[in-house]
Amino acid sequence: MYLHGTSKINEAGRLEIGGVDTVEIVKDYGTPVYVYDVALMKERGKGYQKAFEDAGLSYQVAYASKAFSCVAMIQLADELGLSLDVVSGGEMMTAKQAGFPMDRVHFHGNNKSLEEIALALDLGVGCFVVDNFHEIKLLQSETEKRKQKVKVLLRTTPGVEAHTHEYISTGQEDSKFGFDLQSGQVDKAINMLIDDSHIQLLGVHSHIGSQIFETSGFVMAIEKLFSEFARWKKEYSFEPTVLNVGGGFGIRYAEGDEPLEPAEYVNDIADTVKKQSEAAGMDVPEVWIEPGRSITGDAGTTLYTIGSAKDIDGVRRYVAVDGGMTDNIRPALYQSKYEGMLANRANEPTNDTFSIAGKCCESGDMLIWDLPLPEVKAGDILAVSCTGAYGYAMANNYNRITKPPVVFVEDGEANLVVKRESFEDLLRNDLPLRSKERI
Ligand SMILES: Cc1ncc(COP(=O)(O)O)c(C=O)c1O
Ligand SMILES: N[C@@H](CCCC[NH3+])C(=O)O
Repeated sequence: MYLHGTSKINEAGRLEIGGVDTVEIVKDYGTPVYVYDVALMKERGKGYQKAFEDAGLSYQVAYASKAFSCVAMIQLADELGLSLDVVSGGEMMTAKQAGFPMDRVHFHGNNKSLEEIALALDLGVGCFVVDNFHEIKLLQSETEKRKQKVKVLLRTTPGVEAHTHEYISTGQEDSKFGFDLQSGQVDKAINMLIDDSHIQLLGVHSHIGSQIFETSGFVMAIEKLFSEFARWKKEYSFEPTVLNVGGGFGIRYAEGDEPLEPAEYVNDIADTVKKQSEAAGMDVPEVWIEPGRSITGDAGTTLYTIGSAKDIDGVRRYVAVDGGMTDNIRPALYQSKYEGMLANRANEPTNDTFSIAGKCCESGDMLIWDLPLPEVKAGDILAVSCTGAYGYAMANNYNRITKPPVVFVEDGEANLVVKRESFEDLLRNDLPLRSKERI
């Protein structure tokens, strides 16, 4: 297993993260448990910010909280001076609970409800990233009713195909997200918003997809958007002062994944924006980005306890862990590859391969196929790396399995930031048969 961030094998031959022995974490918090390397998350956040500073651009780096949201994570984002991307009432309320400054919150979503729009207006979110005509109508009537002003970006689909899994590709024309650039939907949206006295149209947004290893897609999206700017200025007197190029910066999950450094993504984006602005004879707009995965993804490791095993001679050796698709649905959903190691016997030679099964009643509940490991036995601790993004965030209660706790580690200290879900939590909303209770 590749050792990310502060992960290392200590003198006791065990996996250590943030200066904390993972076997000790398991003693204190049980398994499964998500462990986050705080130093690595800080390094990533600061890496993006520094690259923008060096490029001399006005910017916002918004942490895409869909990747992993809990109060402590949002507080860390605040401490780092990041902005925040939220996509639901729940993510917004998590930001509120964390005390995150609402003027740095950007509200996304392709089907924001009236209640969510009202909540965002009540809380005073900094910017709505408006996705569709239905939302425009809701936002216009709600701001008119309240006589409240809001800042808006238009989410566009610039017609760029990101080279990634089709389920996480979003910038192509045939997408459920945003206003399509080619067919004139963006023009129509600008026309509807530009003279609305409650709406300040800051600029445009595009997010081409996720887990992207090259900058060409970002460059192309920026060029496509800029090619419309002169016309928008002439026809609508609309000159974008903010250009949000979304998130999607990749991480290394497994061998063969070759992500760029934050600065490499930012440099190409910044260069393109500068060049295009100069060519268009306009002021360089403020550039916003929305990294999620690349802030939390490889900072997260899940620790499991190994339980049952099944050897099929000449076919495969299966071992099962005490979690699976309920805490990490990505292998089942996207055929995502992960790496792992025995956290309690990290130095032992890996001379066999085992396939790691989850405990759900589902054949597709496999975490890793053919993982090199030493001879394993029940009670060993398996660490699976890179589970920090879209792991806890997509965790579910299939088979009524409870969600694991989350522990942040840094400088030799472990802090519980999300408690393990209890059976009581799980049953909280259940009512008996023929309950007369109404919502
Ligand atoms: C609009 C938007 N912004 C940001 C992100 C974050 O993406 P990632 O976690 O790949 O950086 C996503 C998810 O793909 C998204 O849909
Ligand atoms: N959930 C996806 C990423 C979706 C990004 C949100 N637009 C993943 O796990 O890779």
